[in-house]
Amino acid sequence: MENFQRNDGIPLRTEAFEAVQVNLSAVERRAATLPTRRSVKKEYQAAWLVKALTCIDLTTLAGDDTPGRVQRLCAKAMRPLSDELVEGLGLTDAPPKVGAVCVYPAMVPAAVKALAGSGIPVASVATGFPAGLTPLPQRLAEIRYAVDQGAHEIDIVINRQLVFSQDWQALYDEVAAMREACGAAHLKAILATGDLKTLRNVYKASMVAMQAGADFIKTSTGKEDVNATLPVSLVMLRALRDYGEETGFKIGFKPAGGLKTAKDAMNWLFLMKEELGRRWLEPDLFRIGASSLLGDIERQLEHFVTGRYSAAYRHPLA
Ligand SMILES: O=C[C@H](O)COP(=O)(O)O
Repeated sequence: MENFQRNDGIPLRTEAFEAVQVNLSAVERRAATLPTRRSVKKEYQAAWLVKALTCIDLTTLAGDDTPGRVQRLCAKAMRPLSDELVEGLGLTDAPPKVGAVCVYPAMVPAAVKALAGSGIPVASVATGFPAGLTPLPQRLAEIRYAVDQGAHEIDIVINRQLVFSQDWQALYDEVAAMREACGAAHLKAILATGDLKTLRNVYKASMVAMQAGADFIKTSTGKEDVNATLPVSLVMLRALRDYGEETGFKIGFKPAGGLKTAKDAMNWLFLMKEELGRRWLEPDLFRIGASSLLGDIERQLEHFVTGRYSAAYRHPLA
């Protein structure tokens, strides 16, 4: 198979990252500073939370999903905040909506229909999510099915055993084949970092996925024992930055799994801003995959409105 290339002029080169060393305690120390070192002024917090909301991949990935549940989720995606809240935050001119809706392939038609005309993309997991252990032809067929049904983004899972065996070429070939099957749809590569055992593996798998054409790298399926963490995210962002410095391409990042609180959302926003800058606070380069984060963001915003802080007031991210 002809390898997909992002026109970055680099075929798979593992030698560039083979020597990489990741100092676990240094990464953990750095990540631990994020939740505490930033004090965001109170009037700015609403703006940060609205920003987080616009970057959510609002997700339902449950065995008992139905088209009805997906329809309700899509309605929430289009109007995540009540009219009172939108007014109280001074956002009536441009009420916020979430970044995307993420569902299983069989739910894509319901999501596409419900979101028609909203401009909100439909993301579908595929490739035998969450384990990724069905044979490759079936995994590719699942991608094609979701794309045919109208999915704009495909969240693939990588084959973890190729990481354990350090078979980077095989991992590259699989992700490149998935990239090709996506056609015009964006590909988000889920590394399932909780399964990958070491941060070096996380760095290398990130690099291989980007070289094979991933538009986003994503931490977790939400189904591993350990999902998105700040240390793992930091390592992925360093890989993303290294790849960008070498090729000039901007790759997106999606932490996912277990992110439930407004504080979680703030921590990841700070991480993005500090590591990559303002540009990575937009939904084309940053998403938070979450099934139950929106509720806490709503609660916190209600608190701000009651306390008369508005998101429009001196918006620090404008
Ligand atoms: O991709 C998104 C994740 O599956 C969501 O995980 P969560 O249900 O823990 O928020």
